[in-house]
Amino acid sequence: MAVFTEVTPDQAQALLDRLRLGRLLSLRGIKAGIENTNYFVSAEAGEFVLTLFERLSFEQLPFYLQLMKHLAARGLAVPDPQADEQGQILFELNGKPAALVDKLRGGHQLAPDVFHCEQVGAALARMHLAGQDFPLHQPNLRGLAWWTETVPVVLPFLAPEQAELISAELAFQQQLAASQTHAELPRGPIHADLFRDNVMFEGLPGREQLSGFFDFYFAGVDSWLFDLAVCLNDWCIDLDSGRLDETRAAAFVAAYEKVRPLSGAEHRLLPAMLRAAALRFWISRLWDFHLPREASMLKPHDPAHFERVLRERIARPWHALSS
Ligand SMILES: Nc1ncnc2c1ncn2[C@@H]1O[C@H](COP(=O)(O)OP(=O)(O)OP(=O)(O)O)[C@@H](O)[C@H]1O
Ligand SMILES: N[C@@H](CCO)C(=O)O
Repeated sequence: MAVFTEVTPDQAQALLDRLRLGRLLSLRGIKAGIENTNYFVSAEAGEFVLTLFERLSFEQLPFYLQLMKHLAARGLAVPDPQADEQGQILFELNGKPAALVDKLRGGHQLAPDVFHCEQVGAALARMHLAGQDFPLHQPNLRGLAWWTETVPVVLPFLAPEQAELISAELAFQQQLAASQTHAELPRGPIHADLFRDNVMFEGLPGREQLSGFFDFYFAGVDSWLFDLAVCLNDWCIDLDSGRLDETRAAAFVAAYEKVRPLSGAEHRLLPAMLRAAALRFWISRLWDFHLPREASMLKPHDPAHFERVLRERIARPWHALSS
């Protein structure tokens, strides 16, 4: 259940009035999701999603919401935050920060094939290019600094061989981050969590078209290659073994490169970045699993999945060019 804070029809109507979106036709709580309160809002002016942010603060939100507005203005299929007459896009409802964004059409593609991967690869590259002139800056809050501070916190919950693996991988990534090749990686705003459940497709089975992507609340400025690695580790793997499906991965990278070719440094670091992306989600899943902050709000994902993915990426480094 993902309605932690109730919103009444009168409250929703007051927001619609402020945004000049006409009469409220229906208000429906969304069950999915574990972070925020979400409602589908049907209004005379269209279909929207109302989000009440349960953890993010008024200070943190402008980066995410303005990034979505920036990308939507450049033609990317991301939810556009609705603005009032003063241009404000962040509001307060029941004491929580709130925003109303466009509802994307379609549904998730949880068993993607080459065709879906190509579309996500191209969309990711378009997003990276469109974000280049985004003026706000926020680091990736789930980047190396967070891994370094969180690994010691989760270590006591791990078996000796897991503790050894996570510590060795963290040391490897710290060393990599200090290298000259890493400094050469192109950077900008990244989504950082573009998993299968954050992308929508619509259309007939076998011919689905990407209709948009959402959930920018882990976005931050980091290397574009890291974003690509996060995607490859979710869109292009066998979910049981964690093994990379090289056909899908090659198609994903080729579609990305049609829009933005990778540099030499990016090609060289891709195998290491696939490990970094696996480490990132292994740590966050361990953290959610062993140290739930508000237990009632969390249904943690399985950490063992990303431990398998990391072991796979170490055992079988994958270079996009090798095929
Ligand atoms: N802009 C949107 N357009 C269409 N559907 C949306 C939109 N935003 C959210 N949804 C729907 O609401 C569901 C929950 O949203 P989301 O996944 O962002 O939840 P959350 O609690 O905010 O975050 P998390 O995914 O981290 O749990 C999504 O699975 C999707 O079906
Ligand atoms: N995509 C993350 C959850 C955060 O939205 C995971 O699978 O661990």
